[in-house]
Amino acid sequence: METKYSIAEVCRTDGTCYPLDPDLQKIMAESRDYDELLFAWKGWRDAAGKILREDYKRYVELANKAATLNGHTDNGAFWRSLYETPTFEEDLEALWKELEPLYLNVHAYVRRALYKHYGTKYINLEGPIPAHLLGNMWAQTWSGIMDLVMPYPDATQVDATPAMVAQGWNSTRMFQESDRFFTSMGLLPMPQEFWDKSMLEKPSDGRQVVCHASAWDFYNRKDFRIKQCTVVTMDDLITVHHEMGHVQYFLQYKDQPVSFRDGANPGFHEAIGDVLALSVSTPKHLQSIGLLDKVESNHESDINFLMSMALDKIAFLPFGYLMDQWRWKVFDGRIPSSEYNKEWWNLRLKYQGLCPPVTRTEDDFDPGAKFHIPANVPYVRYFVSFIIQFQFHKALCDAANHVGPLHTCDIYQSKEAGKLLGDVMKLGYSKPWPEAMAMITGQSKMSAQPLMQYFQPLIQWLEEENNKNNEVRGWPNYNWKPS
Ligand SMILES: C=C(C[SeH])C(=O)N1CCC[C@H]1C(=O)O
Ligand SMILES: [Zn+2]
Repeated sequence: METKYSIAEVCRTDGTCYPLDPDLQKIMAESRDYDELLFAWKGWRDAAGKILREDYKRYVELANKAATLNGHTDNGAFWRSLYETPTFEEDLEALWKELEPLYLNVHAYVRRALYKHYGTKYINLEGPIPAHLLGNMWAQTWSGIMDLVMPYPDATQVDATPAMVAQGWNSTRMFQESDRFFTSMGLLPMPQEFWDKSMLEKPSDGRQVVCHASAWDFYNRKDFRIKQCTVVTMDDLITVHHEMGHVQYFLQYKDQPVSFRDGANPGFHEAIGDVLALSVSTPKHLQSIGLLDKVESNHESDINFLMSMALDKIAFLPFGYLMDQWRWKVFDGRIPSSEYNKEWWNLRLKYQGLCPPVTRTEDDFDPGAKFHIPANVPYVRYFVSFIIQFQFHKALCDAANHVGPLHTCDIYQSKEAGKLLGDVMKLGYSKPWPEAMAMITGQSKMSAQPLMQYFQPLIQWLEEENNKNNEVRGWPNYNWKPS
């Protein structure tokens, strides 16, 4: 399934064919043409999702067979067992309910911005948003449409992509920049073997590869690699830090017994690189590495920055939560194969407030068009990561003696922050994750409070702005469809 997904292409009638990376991803991020976006969106689901339905059905049987032979009720129960938390599902639901009002305000504000661009034919101000208009193939992060959403176009810009391109950055430069940030905190440098053996760009020799970014531990204490089809954008600079966070974790726990060479829980592994990226993303840090020239510290610039962060971090939360809700129900039989697609879109409506731009049936298999489904990669780890990375950020900023709003903190060169993070990474999977959480934050639970603190200025601004526009929060007109 992973190979079929990774070699899929979408072709025009003139015979031109486009792979997901970089072509379709570029269209989804940059096009503002409703029908061109629909070509890429529907084309990808026809080419990569639809074809996987029967394979997936068989995979579910095999995965459940393995799980039950290992003493679990089904594969979803096995995946959840890695968190060793009896109240895991209740804890996740409580975190989502705490954050849902903020998501509804972001959703309403973005819907208004899309309404201004696409008009009443395609956007209903009390309905769900067509899923292909959010700047991303899966509408999982929305920073691709920041130009349509930016609250104060005359204030500080936040996108470093133009400067990266103008200054001739390439993939190696991006990874070197990330390595520099890690070592500035006293964390470990990438070994030479990493630079010699990683694949940092899509091969130009015609080899077909799995382009979805990944980090690899070869468990010999020497060989650690990243495989990424890097493009020169701010978005990919963030992904570079994400992947480098995985390798840093590998390096830190490499002397543990193999059984303990893993994250304290899967969410920890996904959070490390993102924590550093929260500092790298600040206008102050981007200016310090020459990627932003005009940086002002005023209310409008703060709101622009926080909006760009919310389009990734807040927009992601319902997607990060629903992906495995769908799979847990598939594994335990609550979703039969005859309802794979119907239940997928029910969850996409319930949590994200999205609707398909064209009619979907059980001939389609839209979950299969998202890498982690055919590639058998669990997903709730990212929802956990997007919560705990703000807990870690707050704790590391305190350790770095940061003064001022949390969203302006940059832990670059903080050896105190580096020691706090490095000591926890060295434990690997050898201690229960609440103990690791307590080592960093002083308390042992997941909490949405640091995320809310980080976004507080935007929370207030959005509430006032949406009230001013009499925005409906949510999508009561849930049966609406784009004409
Ligand atoms: C970058 C990776 C490899 Se671990 C990834 O799959 N991520 C990172 C954020 C969410 C998720 C995605 O792309 O869907
Ligand atoms: Zn990851």
